[in-house]
Amino acid sequence: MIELRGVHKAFGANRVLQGVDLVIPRGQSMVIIGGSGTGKSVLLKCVLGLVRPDAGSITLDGQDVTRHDSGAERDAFLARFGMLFQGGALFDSMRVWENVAFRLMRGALKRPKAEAREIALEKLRRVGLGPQVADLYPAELSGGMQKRVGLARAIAANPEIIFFDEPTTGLDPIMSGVINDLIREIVVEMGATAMTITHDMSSVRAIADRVAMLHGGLIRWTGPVSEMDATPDLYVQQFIHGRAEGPIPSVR
Ligand SMILES: Nc1ncnc2c1ncn2[C@@H]1O[C@H](COP(=O)(O)OP(=O)(O)OP(=O)(O)O)[C@@H](O)[C@H]1O
Repeated sequence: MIELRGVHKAFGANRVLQGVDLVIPRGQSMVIIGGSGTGKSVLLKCVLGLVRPDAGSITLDGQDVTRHDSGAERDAFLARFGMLFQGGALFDSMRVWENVAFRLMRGALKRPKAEAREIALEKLRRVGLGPQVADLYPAELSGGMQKRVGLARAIAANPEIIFFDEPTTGLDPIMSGVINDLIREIVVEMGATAMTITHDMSSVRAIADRVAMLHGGLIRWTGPVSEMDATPDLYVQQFIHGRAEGPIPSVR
């Protein structure tokens, strides 16, 4: 379980998070929605321990994510996470299989090379890519295939918790649907806890068990995805219907 209590984070005068409370139960898929610049990425980085909150607490199974006394402890902590970055974030100079096996070839999760490659091939198969793709370079793949490779990399070390940062950015609606379905299937199959940030309402509907809307530095609304459409919250309604008119100011 991931638990955030009263999380505050400011950058100078810019008070981005102003007391975020949120619980992500183990094995659940939480999707965070909210307008551009509301602090979704900052929130994700706080959970990963990459940004230190000014106040409040973030715990993973009761353990404070910001407190690791040694590098080895930090390594062991990060080994529990998988992450699909916006745009795939693959290393251009590495072959596809090396990208997938990246974390299996160094640090706390290091395996012999042949075993790392075997796992990479298995994960590639899981995301619908055959062995002929393994020795190509990312630039030789389409955007949708690169996203699959990023997904294979995120699950390579069988993480307990997976983060998805804008998983469908740059994909056409059909490929977005394929990636959303694949993410949902894999999260369910692995029993992983998932945290996704997205603007894409089709991702929300495909991936989420629960949804939380971040606005004004706070969680405005959170609930099961099945209750999202019926909520009377005007901020949520404006966001899910993509209306220019409403309580969320839009620059025209
Ligand atoms: N390292 C930083 N230093 C200063 N300001 C930052 C830093 N990181 C984020 N910010 C600011 O925090 C605010 C929230 O940014 P964040 O990237 O979390 O928004 P977001 O909700 O993820 O937006 P988008 O949906 O457009 O990606 C922005 O005003 C941004 O300028």
